Amino acid sequence: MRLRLERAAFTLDVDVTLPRGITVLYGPSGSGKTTVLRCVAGLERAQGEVRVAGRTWQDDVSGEFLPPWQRPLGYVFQEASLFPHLTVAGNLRYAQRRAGRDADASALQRVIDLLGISPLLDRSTPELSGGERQRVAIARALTTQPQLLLLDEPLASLDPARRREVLPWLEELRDGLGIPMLYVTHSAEEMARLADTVVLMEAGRVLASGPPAQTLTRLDLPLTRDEEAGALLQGVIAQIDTRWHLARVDFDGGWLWLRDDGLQAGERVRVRVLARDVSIALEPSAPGTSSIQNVLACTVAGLAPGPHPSQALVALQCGGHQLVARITARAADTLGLVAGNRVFAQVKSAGLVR
Ligand SMILES: Nc1ncnc2c1ncn2[C@@H]1O[C@H](COP(=O)(O)OP(=O)(O)OP(=O)(O)O)[C@@H](O)[C@H]1O
Repeated sequence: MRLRLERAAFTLDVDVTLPRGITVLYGPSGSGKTTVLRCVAGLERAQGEVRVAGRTWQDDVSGEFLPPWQRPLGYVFQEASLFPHLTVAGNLRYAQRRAGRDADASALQRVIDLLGISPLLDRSTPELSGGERQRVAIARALTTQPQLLLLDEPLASLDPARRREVLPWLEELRDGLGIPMLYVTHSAEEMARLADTVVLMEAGRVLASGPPAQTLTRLDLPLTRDEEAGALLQGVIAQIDTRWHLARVDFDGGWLWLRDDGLQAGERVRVRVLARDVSIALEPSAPGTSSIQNVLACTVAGLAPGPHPSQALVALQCGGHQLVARITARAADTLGLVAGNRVFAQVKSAGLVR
């Protein structure tokens, strides 16, 4: 899609192709994320071109512009506005009828199963928890069998516990549903967990886009300056240490021991390693002399100033993966770090995101 929209103090100018899976629009407040969704939905008229699943929704050259109600999309907002006088099932049926869909029971059942809401069908909607409401809102958006799902901070109104409850369902959707999703969030954790592609926005423009594992570690982007900046590694659970409740994740570049919360050997996982949890040594410590469990042989790929003048960011290549370490600028100077150095990254802690 190509979109250009001029407002008094803001110009949106984006040109992106959305692959399957979840594309996360990420960027500071006011960078235009919601405006992109509104333009794609036809709620605002930008100049440009929008094509989804081989169909043209907007094309300035031919003058085509499908009105919002003719665009086969689902839209999920921060706050779910469900009808309070209808049950969950009533809300879903209403949405399906309103979209002019025949009562396709099997399609409806699939959505109900994907979001695990069968036990909620007879409940009245004011009784639902925040997390349950959002799952129902997502199911409602899917009942119309959309070609594209737009989600605007769907978890932002939930507390962390409810957010963690809904996230696995979004992962199920990503993996089980063939439709592209455009997902707006401010949360680095949601992005790391859900994104197949990250589109980083700033002041109405796309600063960068690509797979999160590569995009999150680019020192030339503001992402690595966030407090929560970190890398994503994709690996497989290779071993479980039942005595110490640890699981070993092997990835192209080494392995990491993580807390075991019921993982299975062979499971594919995403692991998030925050820059602030990585330190650098020129030599590995002698066995039995350090509490650090995870040490990875790396090559320094680049250095950049950190978010505070006392800090430096170091990009590290570890096999096929990239890591970032946030260390003091003084330490970087003392160690004489330059691109190409072979070093050891000590990972204090790594969190499983899936
Ligand atoms: N209806 C409107 N009329 C005029 N300007 C608007 C309108 N809605 C938003 N804006 C402006 O457009 C810009 C982009 O807003 P937008 O809501 O798309 O940003 P965002 O990245 O989604 O922000 P947030 O993360 O805070 O939701 C902002 O400068 C905003 O003030």
